[in-house]
Amino acid sequence: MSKAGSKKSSKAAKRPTANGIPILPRQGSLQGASEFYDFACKVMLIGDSGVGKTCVLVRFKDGAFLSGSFISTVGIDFRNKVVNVDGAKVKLQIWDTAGQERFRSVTHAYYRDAHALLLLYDVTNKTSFDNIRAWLSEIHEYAQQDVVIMLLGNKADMQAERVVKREEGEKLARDFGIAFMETSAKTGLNVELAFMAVAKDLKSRKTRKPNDPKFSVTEYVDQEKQNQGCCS
Ligand SMILES: Nc1nc2c(ncn2[C@@H]2O[C@H](COP(=O)(O)OP(=O)(O)OP(=O)(O)O)[C@@H](O)[C@H]2O)c(=O)[nH]1
Ligand SMILES: [Mg+2]
Repeated sequence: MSKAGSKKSSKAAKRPTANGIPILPRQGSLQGASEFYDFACKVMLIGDSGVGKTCVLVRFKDGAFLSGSFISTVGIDFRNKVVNVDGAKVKLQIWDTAGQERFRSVTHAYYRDAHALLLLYDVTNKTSFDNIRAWLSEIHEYAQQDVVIMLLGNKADMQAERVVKREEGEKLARDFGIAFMETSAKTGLNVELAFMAVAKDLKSRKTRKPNDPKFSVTEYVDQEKQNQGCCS
């Protein structure tokens, strides 16, 4: 895991840019010979600016929370993390996109290769929730048909400022047939679960025999939330 981090920093200096926006190869480093894994998949974090995409990624990758002043992502970047799924090593290449409108044309180009999309809104920001339908339209336009989509209502720790009820997120996800959970990059609530569900789905796709039952991310997430005894 630390290997992936050091690799990233050495690459950063050479990155090409277009109008100041970092441009990364869409194939990334999934074929990196020095990293050992059984399966690899690309996960993209998308959603309005400020919903917490970078913080969710940092929480998952480093187990830390980026508090303090908000530094908006410019363009797109990725971090790698290898997770263990039932004895198999699954490499998640996680793409953190800029939520700001002006970077949309850059990020659209990356949807096509994504196995999974984590679509975030902020439970304290109604506009970010109202924009989810528009994000889903973009997904249908640019992503693969069988892409795994997970809706995440982030900043669930901010109960006093909450303006979007958990039930509203659940209903929207149900209407679109996608998995849902509330998360907090601050406390770590459900962050690991979101990425593990994606990794499990990928492993299942790669190893499933024709007569095996299909893995359902939605069912898996619902079951795991029940096991935790809480979800927000
Ligand atoms: N309380 C709380 N604050 C959060 C959480 N996640 C993110 N934040 C804060 O929200 C702000 C925005 O977080 P970012 O992760 O940078 O947002 P982003 O979605 O990456 O924004 P862009 O890069 O502009 O698209 C920061 O000030 C974070 O500290 C969370 O789960 N709880
Ligand atoms: Mg960001």
